[in-house]
Amino acid sequence: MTDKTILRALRGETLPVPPVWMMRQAGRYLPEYKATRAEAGDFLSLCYTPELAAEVTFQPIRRYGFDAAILFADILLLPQALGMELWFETGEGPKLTPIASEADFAALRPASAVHDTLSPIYETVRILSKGLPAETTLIGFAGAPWTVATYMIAGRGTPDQGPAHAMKEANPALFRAIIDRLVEGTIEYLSAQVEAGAEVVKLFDSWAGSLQGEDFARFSVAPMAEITAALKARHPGLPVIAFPRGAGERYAGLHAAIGADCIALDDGVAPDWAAREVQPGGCVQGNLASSHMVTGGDALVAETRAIVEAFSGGPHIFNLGHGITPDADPDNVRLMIDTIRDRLTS
Ligand SMILES: Cc1c2[nH]c(c1CCC(=O)O)Cc1[nH]c(c(CCC(=O)O)c1C)Cc1[nH]c(c(CCC(=O)O)c1C)Cc1[nH]c(c(C)c1CCC(=O)O)C2
Repeated sequence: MTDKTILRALRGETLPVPPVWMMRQAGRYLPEYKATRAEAGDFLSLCYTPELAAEVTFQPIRRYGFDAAILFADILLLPQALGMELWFETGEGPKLTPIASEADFAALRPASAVHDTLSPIYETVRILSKGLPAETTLIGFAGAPWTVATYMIAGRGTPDQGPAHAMKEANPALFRAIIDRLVEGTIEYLSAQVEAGAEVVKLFDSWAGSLQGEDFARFSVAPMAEITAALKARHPGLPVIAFPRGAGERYAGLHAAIGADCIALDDGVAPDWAAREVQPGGCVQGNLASSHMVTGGDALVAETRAIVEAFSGGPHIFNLGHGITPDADPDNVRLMIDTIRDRLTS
């Protein structure tokens, strides 16, 4: 049995000090990230160059001693591996050639072919698995099918996921086919990450909150449950974290509905509410607003303490409610960690 704190929390242990890591902990708020990204040339080259992707993954571990490292990659590499064009335009975010018709869908590769494109990512995982400190847990990840589908259908990020909602209503069979291909591809992709050394996997459903009524269960919960069950069948004991961002009161009961060991909370839910309604189901992760990493000060300390306190009666992994932003101050990250680990001198 391992003593890594993240794995203990994921097994349901209540720890005296919650382990901590941050979404986007390797990112543009760090000068060393910007230097390595410049060396790589562009974001996708960074993702596909194992030595450099591993280097940026190590950077926040060296600087802060986080309890977990998350593989450096992106949720949109999977649609690229399924055959879609993917590029990043500075200041505009990701772009893909959209899937609008059955013919576009028919041009996609089968799920079993994704490894051809994604093998450098598995190499990054192997480098990390060998090089991380013994106490640091390695987390692999993928996007959840709904969120990835919203980018495949729109060809870009959208504020309301309008194009995906429109296809879901107008052409449910095509929409379902896209979701199903993503379920299969994600099982392949995450399974290979685990074989390469990932100890935990996380599913990011960043746009789950825009699914209304039955659609939330059908297109956020059910695909994540299917992926989780398949991964656990292939890799018994594998811990899974699910992040249906924006689920609100629907966070209650999700451990059982998804079969996940941990539910990641965004900062739209109150910690006291989540401790009562979500944490009885298993480990929770979260949920400090990432704006505190920009503003810092007493409010950061007070809110960090309140979250640690609220979740202290059960298994908890401290994290932000969403990714850290490029305008964050690296000193505020240190202040957050010191507050959690209670190493504040003043
Ligand atoms: C929706 C989504 C994407 N990617 C991801 C999501 C889901 C989580 C979320 O909601 O944030 C997930 C993601 N993206 C990245 C990771 C690496 C692991 C981590 O540090 O958490 C993870 C887990 C690196 C990245 N992915 C991206 C960056 C910024 C790239 C850069 O260096 O310019 C990073 C560090 C690019 C990316 N990738 C994506 C967008 C919309 C963008 C542009 C955003 C921006 O420009 O800030 C798609």
